[in-house]
Amino acid sequence: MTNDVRTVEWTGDGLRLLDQTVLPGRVEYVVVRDVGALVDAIRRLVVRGAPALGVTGAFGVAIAVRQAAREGWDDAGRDAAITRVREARPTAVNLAAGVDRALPFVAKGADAVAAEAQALLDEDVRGNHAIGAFGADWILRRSADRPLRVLTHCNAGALATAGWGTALGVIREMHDRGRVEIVYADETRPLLQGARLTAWELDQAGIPCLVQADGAAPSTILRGLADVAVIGADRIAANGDTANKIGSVGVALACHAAGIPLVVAAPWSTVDLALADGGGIPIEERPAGEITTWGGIRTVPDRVGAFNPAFDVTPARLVTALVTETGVLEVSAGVTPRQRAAEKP
Ligand SMILES: CSC[C@H]1O[C@H](OP(=O)(O)O)[C@H](O)[C@@H]1O
Repeated sequence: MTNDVRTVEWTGDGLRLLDQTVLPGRVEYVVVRDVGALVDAIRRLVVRGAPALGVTGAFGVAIAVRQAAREGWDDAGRDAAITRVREARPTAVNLAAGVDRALPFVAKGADAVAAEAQALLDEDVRGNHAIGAFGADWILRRSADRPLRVLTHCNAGALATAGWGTALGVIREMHDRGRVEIVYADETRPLLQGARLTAWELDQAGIPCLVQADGAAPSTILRGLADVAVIGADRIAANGDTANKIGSVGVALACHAAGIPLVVAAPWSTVDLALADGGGIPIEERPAGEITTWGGIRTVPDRVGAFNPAFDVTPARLVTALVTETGVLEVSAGVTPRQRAAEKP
């Protein structure tokens, strides 16, 4: 089902979003037709994942253009609404890039903007299949000739993209080639993108999966229970430093210590060549309540606060391979996005 689930779909006058906050228990969609509802959906992670946010941002410009016409906004009001979409979440560069890609079409009207957003959506799906093939080729060329044990963190699947997925796109391709024994999916606190979303996608696709506590990941790796880790990304700097869901750097450190590859799967739209290194990547800090409550019950003493960074940055020296839609960069061996920038579509 998730091979063709549509995370984001344009209805002609709004955006139909698969509501990821209620998965895996319920498959429900919401349709947003105004900027306020769209920004809320982005911030609540109804729609989430860097490439999916890029597509959503582009369609968000079409929503702003339609709402401006409907409500009689002037250009300044329309542009302010577009900025609200662009800035709804800070870390995934794709969101701003998706908005920026749609901006030149504003003068031609909402339909032209939506057509460009649809082109971005279609490119993302094609790119994810290419990432899957390049990533599976690279991993299988370097591995024993048997099904492999793969570890992944958070959700970088069809639900985080326009379809097929990036990290899960690699895993789907490996599975299609008969080369996945098991996938260890980190549950990924606090919002459980791994337990709720990755496990759902893999279950739907018939790919064997075990959910584990985030804290188990380094031990699983150091005990030799995983052959490779494959994760997504939200923003990659020119030197290959990579921002991804909080907990990713622990996976990377364990991979390095255990001598197994850490593979980052991401389209070039996630690469921010304007950033020399990861020091400039904005890290989203989310509400403390995501940490201090569980199912509506407070799990932390009333007087105690919480620290809730949603992302961390893995140094380039720990990124064995960055798999893009144009090929594989062996980053820790010194091949950086800056060096291969000419490949960026
Ligand atoms: C294919 S990008 C997926 C990427 O986005 C996730 O963040 P969030 O769920 O907060 O949008 C996570 O970092 C994934 O690796």
